[in-house]
Amino acid sequence: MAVYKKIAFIGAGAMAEAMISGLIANKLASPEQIIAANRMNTKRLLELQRKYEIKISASAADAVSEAEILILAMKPKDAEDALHSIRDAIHKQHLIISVLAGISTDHISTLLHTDAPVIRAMPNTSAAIGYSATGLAAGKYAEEQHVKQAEELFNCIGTTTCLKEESLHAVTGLAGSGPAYVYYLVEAMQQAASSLNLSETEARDLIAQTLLGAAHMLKMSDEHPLLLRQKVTSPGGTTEAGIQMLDHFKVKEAIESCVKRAAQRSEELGRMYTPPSSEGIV
Ligand SMILES: NC(=O)C1=CN([C@@H]2O[C@H](COP(=O)(O)OP(=O)(O)OC[C@H]3O[C@@H](n4cnc5c(N)ncnc54)[C@H](O)[C@@H]3O)[C@@H](O)[C@H]2O)C=CC1
Ligand SMILES: O=C(O)[C@@H]1CCC=N1
Repeated sequence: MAVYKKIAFIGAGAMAEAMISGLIANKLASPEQIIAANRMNTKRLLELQRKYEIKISASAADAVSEAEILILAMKPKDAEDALHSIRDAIHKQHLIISVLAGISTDHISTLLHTDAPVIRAMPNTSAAIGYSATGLAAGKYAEEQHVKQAEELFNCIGTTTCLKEESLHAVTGLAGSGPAYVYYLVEAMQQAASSLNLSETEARDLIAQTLLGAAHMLKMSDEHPLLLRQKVTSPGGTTEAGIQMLDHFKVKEAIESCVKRAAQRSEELGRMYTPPSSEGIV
């Protein structure tokens, strides 16, 4: 991406920070090319300014006027107010990238009264360390060059998969929320380790390295996860005994329901914050 592009974050919360820190660390943007605005939380903006040396603005519309690329990063429930507040500052040359769960590109175009290109993205918080798994979909006004720009941006903070927009609900349930499921698993493993008299530090290192090893194995090997699992599982051994407990508590079914419910929630959020009159709701 051309180095002169300025990026405005409208909404300066957890996801915006993960992206800001990833973009700076991976040198896609320098701190002075990034400007952040939120609703009225000056303390939060000052904290981001101190930590990353980015620019901040008390006015979201002013931030938009300064930038070529906009990242919409407020909660879905705040989208309507936020987009109304920046509507007059938007022009056709802006590339608008939304990371909002559930909200369609058509709805964003409608709220902004614009035919500027809109890209919908679903990253995750691993963006902060360059490991996001991001799903990307182009809105109806976005052209190939806009998708390329967005891909370039998200490739700097992880991997990018381009999909049809309706698939973004599934991406949200799987990868957007995904890190939380893994941390949930880690919490449970840590509790077990503690009752088995391992210290928190010992357990954390062992768990992190175990997850890292399994994740690398999945990336590097073509083998099905079932086969990889079987290689760990000696007949009559420890793993088999452990997995029997997972089956007993129906953990596989629980995880499947978890991902499906999160994807369904993304669809619900889209419906909740999109008036029935909006065209082409995805
Ligand atoms: N946290 C995550 O892991 C991920 C979040 N997302 C999406 O990112 C968006 C933000 O999520 P978080 O960062 O977790 O939320 P958050 O609550 O941490 O941050 C939201 C930010 O939006 C600001 N905001 C609210 N109303 C505004 C307005 N009218 N104008 C300007 N700024 C306004 C708030 O002041 C706050 O800084 C959501 O739409 C979520 O679906 C997407 C992928 C992953
Ligand atoms: O929980 C949420 O709604 C957001 C979207 C994906 C991750 N966090």
